[in-house]
Amino acid sequence: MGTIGTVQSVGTMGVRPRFLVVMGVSGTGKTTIATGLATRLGWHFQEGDALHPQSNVDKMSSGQPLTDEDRKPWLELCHDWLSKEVKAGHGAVLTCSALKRIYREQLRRDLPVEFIHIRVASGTLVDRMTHRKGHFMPASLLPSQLSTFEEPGDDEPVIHVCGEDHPDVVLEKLIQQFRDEENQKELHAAVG
Ligand SMILES: Nc1ncnc2c1ncn2[C@@H]1O[C@H](COP(=O)(O)OP(=O)(O)OP(=O)(O)O)[C@@H](O)[C@H]1O
Ligand SMILES: O=C(O)[C@H](O)[C@@H](O)[C@H](O)[C@H](O)CO
Repeated sequence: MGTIGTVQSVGTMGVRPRFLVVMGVSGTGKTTIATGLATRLGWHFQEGDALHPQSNVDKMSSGQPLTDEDRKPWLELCHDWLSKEVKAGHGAVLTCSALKRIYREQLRRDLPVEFIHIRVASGTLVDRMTHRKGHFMPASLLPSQLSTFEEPGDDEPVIHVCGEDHPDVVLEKLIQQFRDEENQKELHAAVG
């Protein structure tokens, strides 16, 4: 499992270690999907929200959106975590809104990081955010999350998933896609 020297072996459930950022605006289900992936694949997990400086959490809790400057040191901590995981060679999953292209570039700088983008209709998000309890993020910040969000381009390493589906369905599809990619690579290697 994990790495043998510098060669990555096929790990849990026939899936090679990958370094994933589960991204999307608030309430899309990042924590739900990322913890599900980490549990099923035996990969390391980090909640990106736990890396925010307290000043950022206080700001969001009081209903104010973060600025680029607020996010910069937080994204660097996220990058540091990913960098450590890549060195360790173990599969890893981080949750991070990663709303703008420049943020995603900061996160994957010099690293083989891929993004899982969860798409959810805004009406569903309002419903989820107004009904969940014990979270610092107010539903009133959803419009700024949506207006700040930049859809990942085709040139970015991203897999889009439908966050309206049941989490088990999303997880099954993702793991199947990872397996299919492994099989394709093996086939290409065998054919030469
Ligand atoms: N696929 C889903 N179907 C239905 N409900 C879901 C789904 N995914 C998550 N939820 C619910 O939506 C709410 C938000 O989910 P979650 O906390 O995983 O999102 P998040 O993107 O990590 O949010 P935030 O960024 O605000 O922390 C939770 O109450 C969760 O149980
Ligand atoms: O970049 C941001 O504005 C933040 O990361 C937010 O997205 C929240 O931390 C997260 O979604 C919790 O609700």
